[in-house]
Amino acid sequence: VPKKGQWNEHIKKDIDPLLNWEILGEIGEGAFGAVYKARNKEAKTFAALKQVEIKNEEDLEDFSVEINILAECPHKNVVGLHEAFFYDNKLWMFIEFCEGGALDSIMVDLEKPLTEPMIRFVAHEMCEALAYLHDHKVIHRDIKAGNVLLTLDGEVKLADFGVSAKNTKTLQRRDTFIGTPYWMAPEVIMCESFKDTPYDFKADIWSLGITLIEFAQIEPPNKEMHPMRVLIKIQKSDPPNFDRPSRWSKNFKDFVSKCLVKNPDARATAHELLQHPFIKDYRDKKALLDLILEAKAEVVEV
Ligand SMILES: COc1ccc(Nc2ncnc(-c3cccnc3Nc3cc(NC(=O)c4cccc(C(F)(F)F)c4)ccc3C)n2)cc1
Repeated sequence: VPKKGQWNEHIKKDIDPLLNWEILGEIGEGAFGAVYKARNKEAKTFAALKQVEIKNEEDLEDFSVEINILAECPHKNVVGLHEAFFYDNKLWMFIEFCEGGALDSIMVDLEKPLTEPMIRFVAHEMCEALAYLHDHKVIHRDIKAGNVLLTLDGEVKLADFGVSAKNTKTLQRRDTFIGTPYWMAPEVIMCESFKDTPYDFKADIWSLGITLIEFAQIEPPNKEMHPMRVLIKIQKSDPPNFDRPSRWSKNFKDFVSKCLVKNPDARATAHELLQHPFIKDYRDKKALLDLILEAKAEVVEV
């Protein structure tokens, strides 16, 4: 498929991936399409494997962007790329496996939201990831609990299962013309032109604020509403708030209010948020470790 010159140095060509990887089984009952758990035969490390049929140049272009982001932006709070292959007309992506799974599934499985200490730690780790990605001109565009993965030792890793998280300007998701609206910033809904301003990375900060409310209440605000109505509501209404504000600390509510500012220019950056008292120097992952063990135990019982 690819012409000689168009090659991506991060993708190994014409090598059979199953020489050094073995496929163990499917992840999440194919909720994400064809994604498998794989193990490296030598290193005994685990990976999440996504195989994608590459039909044409444009497909390869799209996935090369994703591979470039992962290969060129290694960070402790972003999922790591083990290896990528182009073999048998498929792109094979082996991503470091995060045993704990995604935070939305953990809250649904345990039928409970995160506590404030857990949210403080996860918010800190997500701001580190966003500060790094934004410094590298990468905009995530689909920040939500479902794209936050946990490892068994309580590490927080930002992922993007919506595919084609690109550092280009289009809000392109593989199967829909728009990502999930509940987490979407008002300016992203408002106008096409916003996407080409220097502030388009600020959309991730709004989504971070919505995601922290999601951590606190299991669901984002307006989840019960029809997606199209939500688009209108986000644009017209004041920023959303907690269902029961009295349950949360002043610092937590102030942090979220700095994310949920409708004017992107006035909205905080990830670097500014890292200095906020809610998360500054917060390193205590104890509460999160307990949650992961509880979630793992719960899965075993089932
Ligand atoms: C249902 O139970 C589980 C249990 C464990 C896991 N753990 C896990 N660990 C690592 N990856 C995955 C995963 C699950 C489903 C789909 N894809 C997954 N990882 C993955 C991510 C990507 N790409 C990104 O995450 C990505 C793409 C673009 C940008 C970015 C970012 F901006 F964050 F850097 C991230 C590519 C290929 C794969 C296989 N899943 C998931 C579900």
